[in-house]
Amino acid sequence: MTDGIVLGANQYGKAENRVVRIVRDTPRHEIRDLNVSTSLRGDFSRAHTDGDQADVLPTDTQKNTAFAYAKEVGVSSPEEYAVALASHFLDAAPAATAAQVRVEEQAWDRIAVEGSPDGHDHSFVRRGTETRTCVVTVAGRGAEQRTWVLSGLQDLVVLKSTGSEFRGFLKDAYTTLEETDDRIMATSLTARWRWSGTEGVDLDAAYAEVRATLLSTFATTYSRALQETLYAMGRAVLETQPQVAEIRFSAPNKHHFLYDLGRFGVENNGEVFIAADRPYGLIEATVAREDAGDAGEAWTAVPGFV
Ligand SMILES: O=c1[nH]c(=O)c2[nH]c(=O)[nH]c2[nH]1
Repeated sequence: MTDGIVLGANQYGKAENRVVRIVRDTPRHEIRDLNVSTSLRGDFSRAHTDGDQADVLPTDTQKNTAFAYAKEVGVSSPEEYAVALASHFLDAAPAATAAQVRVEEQAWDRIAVEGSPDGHDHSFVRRGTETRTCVVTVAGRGAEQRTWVLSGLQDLVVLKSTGSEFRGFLKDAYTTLEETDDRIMATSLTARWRWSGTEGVDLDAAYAEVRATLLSTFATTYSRALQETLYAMGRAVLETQPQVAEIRFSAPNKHHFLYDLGRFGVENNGEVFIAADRPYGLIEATVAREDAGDAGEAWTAVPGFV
C-alpha cells in the first residue's frame, strides 16, 4: 500500500565518541585522541515505517564497539582503525549495505623537559588548532566489498604577511574593492585527499608529508589569489603522493584589511590591519588526476566539499 510518500536516504550511528587510547606497554606512553563517528546505511526501512528494530544495531552498541576496537584492534593509524570498525559493522548488521566511520584526531606533543631531549614519557601538551581527519566508507560484502579512504586535516591556520596580490578582477557597478599588489593572505585550511589505494602506505608518515607539502607550498608560492594557491598546493600533493587520486579544499579567506590611519595623519605602509572574521570569501577546489577513477561512495555524506 502506498499513499505517495516514501522513505528516502537515511543513515544512523553514534556521533562524536571521544575515544582516547593510551599505549602503555613501556614507560614511554603513546596517545591517540580521537573523535569517532559511525554510521550505517542500508535497508533500515522497517525501523522508520513500522517501528521495528530487528535490523537496527543500536547506536549504543556502535559506541561500545568503537571503544572496544581501540583496545582489540588498536589505533596504528586513524584510517586503519576506521577500516576495521566499518568492516566489522557490515558483519554485525546484515541490513547494512555500507558503513562509514569518520575520525578526527587531536595531536598531543610530548612536553619538553630538561634531561629528556625527546620529550617527557607520559606528559603531553595539545598541539595547535588543527585536527587530522579521516572518512572511511566500506560497502558490500565478500568479493564485492569496496573500501574508500579519505584522509585530511581541518583548521590548519596559516598566514603570509606579503607575497600575495589580488588584481585584474572583473568589475561592475557594485565593485568597490581596490586592487592590491601586497596584502596579507590567511586561511583556516580544510583539506581531504582520497587514496586510490593505501597498500604499502604508512598513513601516519603520509599525513606528516602531505601537511608539510601543503605548508611549504603555501609559504613559497607567490599568490595571485587564494584559488591559485589552493591549486598549487593540490598539485604539489599529487606530485609527491603517487597513491593520492584527488584532493579537495575548503578555505575561508580570512580577510585582513589595511586600517585607515590617514584619518589621524599616521602613515600605514602595510603595517596595521583589521582582522575581519565575517563575512569571508570561501574558496573551494578539487585538484585531481585525470585518471583519478570513479570516487564511488568516498564522498557520500561528507559535508562541505564541492
Ligand atoms: O584570493 C582571493 N580570491 C577571490 O576570489 C577574492 N575575491 C575578493 O574580494 N578577494 C579575493 N581574494
